[in-house]
Amino acid sequence: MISKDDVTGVILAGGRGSRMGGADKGLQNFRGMPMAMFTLLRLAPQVGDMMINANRNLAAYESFGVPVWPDVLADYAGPLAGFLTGLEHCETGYLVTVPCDTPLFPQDLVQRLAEALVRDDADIAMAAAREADPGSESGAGSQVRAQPVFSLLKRELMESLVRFTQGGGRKIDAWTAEHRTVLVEFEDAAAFSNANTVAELHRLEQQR
Ligand SMILES: Nc1nc2c(ncn2[C@@H]2O[C@H](COP(=O)(O)OP(=O)(O)OP(=O)(O)O)[C@@H](O)[C@H]2O)c(=O)[nH]1
Ligand SMILES: [Mg+2]
Repeated sequence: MISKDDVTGVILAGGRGSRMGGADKGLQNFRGMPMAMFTLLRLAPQVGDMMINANRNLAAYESFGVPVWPDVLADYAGPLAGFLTGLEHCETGYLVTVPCDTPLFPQDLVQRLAEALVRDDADIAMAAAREADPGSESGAGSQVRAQPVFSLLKRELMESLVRFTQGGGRKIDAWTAEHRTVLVEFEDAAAFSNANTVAELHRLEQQR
């Protein structure tokens, strides 16, 4: 069993937000507070420690009350840079990654990932959900889609990720494929809806 006290959460808020006109997505208002703060409050009961990974407006993120770390890789290298930053500052046995733009993520995320990691003796547990095929009303043809930015990792993977990124690797699934990874399917695919545009953000605010 993995105790929640042995899990650190990193909120990935280091993106460019280009589909939102270059906005710092984590600071956009979601139900009355910055979206990264909403995410932080949802993650807090699931983990023992937390940090935020951001590359802009660091003082605003610092006001949330947890450590803020910019990417250790230059030039917006993508979410894997956030994984690396999280691992480098993680003081517990496990790190869980959560993006700042998916505020309604499952409240049993960490527990379910942790159970699967132990059960399958894996190094990485990655969330997934079944998405309906838009062309099919019956749901037939739906497929399970991984949600790689929601991953639970052993801290000891840091050296592997340093090597992978130093070699120019940037794709999460190309790196996780090098390790024993278990996919954990969540029933509610809508919980992984993310706000990439202003319209999606407004739609998500209405979602139950
Ligand atoms: N640390 C870090 N996180 C990133 C980077 N790029 C994306 N992310 C994070 O990865 C998650 C998914 O990002 P996307 O929604 O695909 O990308 P984005 O950069 O936020 O937005 P777009 O520019 O519109 O693609 C979000 O939590 C982002 O904050 C990066 O260069 N560094
Ligand atoms: Mg996104």
